[in-house]
Amino acid sequence: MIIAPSLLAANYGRLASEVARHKASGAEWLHLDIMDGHFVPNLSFGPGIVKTLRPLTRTFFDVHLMCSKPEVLLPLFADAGADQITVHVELGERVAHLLWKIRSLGLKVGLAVNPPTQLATVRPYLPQIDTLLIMTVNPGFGGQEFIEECLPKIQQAHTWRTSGPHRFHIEVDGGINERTARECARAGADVFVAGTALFGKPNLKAAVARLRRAVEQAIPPSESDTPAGRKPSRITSRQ
Ligand SMILES: O=C(CO)[C@H](O)[C@H](O)COP(=O)(O)O
Ligand SMILES: [Fe+2]
Repeated sequence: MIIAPSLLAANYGRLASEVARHKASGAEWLHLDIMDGHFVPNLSFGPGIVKTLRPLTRTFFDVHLMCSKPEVLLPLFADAGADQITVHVELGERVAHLLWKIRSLGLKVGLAVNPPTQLATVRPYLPQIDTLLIMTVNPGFGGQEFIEECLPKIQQAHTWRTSGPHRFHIEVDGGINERTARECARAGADVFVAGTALFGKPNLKAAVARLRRAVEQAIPPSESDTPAGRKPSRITSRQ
């Protein structure tokens, strides 16, 4: 199981100390939401901020690109210190090349799917990815309500993973709290992104521990680390 606090809910006025809070929290990944004001109706931050934060921690930087033109951004985020970059399947025919490009930059590869998009659209790309990010809110903003209708997608992805040859993390993002994380864990998710429920809390370490306990209670210990008894590369810090 991997817990990935989203910096989107951190205090932007003191990012260095927010990273220190993350470091002390026991969370495995730091989720970095990049919004371009076009793919989603909001702006967040860019590679300059990521590069500034990179020397402060060895944690795994999970960069979620909600951007219309990742082509121009991939080398910048690779240079800034991303460990994994996730692009959206909604970008259509450019996806295969983008995934190849991320891999060729030496990074882990993620593919995200929005709530209204059919899960079948990601299936051709499963051989190319390390992480399938199933959005459980419409992207663009933190603090939204979890969309329950996304749960069958997690179950379907879990079935693909257990019955097929491709090994990938199933990451959930949006409206994740102790209750919804439990539901996602039962459906087969193994990476849990949360902004409001983690950085949004004064005690991040305690919030991470609560979320972890909720997930552990939802699934048997043998499966809590590696879905369905398999061993994906457990990537939790810089290699
Ligand atoms: O990708 C995202 C939004 O597009 C964020 O990662 C996500 O919304 C996390 O925030 P919260 O836990 O508050 O929903
Ligand atoms: Fe995200």
